[in-house]
Amino acid sequence: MILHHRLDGPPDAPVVVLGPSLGTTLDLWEPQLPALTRTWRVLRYDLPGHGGSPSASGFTVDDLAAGVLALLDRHGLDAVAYGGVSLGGAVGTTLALRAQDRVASLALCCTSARFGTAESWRERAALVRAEGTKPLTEATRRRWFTAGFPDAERYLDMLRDADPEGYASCCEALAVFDVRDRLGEVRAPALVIAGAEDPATPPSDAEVLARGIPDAELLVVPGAAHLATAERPDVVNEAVTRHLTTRWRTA
Ligand SMILES: O=C(O)CC1=CCC(=O)O1
Repeated sequence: MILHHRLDGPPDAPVVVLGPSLGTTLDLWEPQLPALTRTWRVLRYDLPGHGGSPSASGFTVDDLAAGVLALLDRHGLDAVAYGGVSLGGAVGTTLALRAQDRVASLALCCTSARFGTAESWRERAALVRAEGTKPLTEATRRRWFTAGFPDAERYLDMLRDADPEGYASCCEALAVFDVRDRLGEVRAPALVIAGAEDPATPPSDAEVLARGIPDAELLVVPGAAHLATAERPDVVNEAVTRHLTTRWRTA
């Protein structure tokens, strides 16, 4: 799996890998970049068919985690911190399960151990294959942001630009993703963040993650829906930088 990616920040600093959500690109993390690159080398990647990554079909979240592992190998990175939003968070949880020694710290934002129902994801995949991502715009706006968020179009443009086959295939990967009974195996310390008004991965999903991962802390961000990193960077940046700086598992 080829994942377009980008590195920013001081070359010798510890590395944090950042994964985006369905329908967004590595630019999702732009509001976090100035804070993180003060002390971190930041590796951001694009999902298949999103941003600069070529489209793909028939992959699982485990395949996406394997793609991120390949990036770590390519850049000679033994252990990293990982932050992910939604599908990007699912990739982080999977990576932590698959390669415990390579993930030293986790920030899981607006994500879940299982996302909705398989049927709803397959319906969305069929719609996007037939009509593209445009018909999703208004429902997505309501899932991603609280009413009146001024910067919504910037993020919705990422959805409009996503390749339909890549987007649909990500939906199918989400349809079969379920790590609820494996959360107890995650060894990395995790900060679990939820948007208080997120209808897609509500705080109850975050509670499942925070209860299941042995070393986890839960933060519910007020005034934010699904893309809490975009809507409340003031709260998220402080919490993520504190967690990544103080909670790095060394053994
Ligand atoms: O449906 C959405 O746009 C919300 C979402 C679920 C998984 C993901 O990555 O985004």
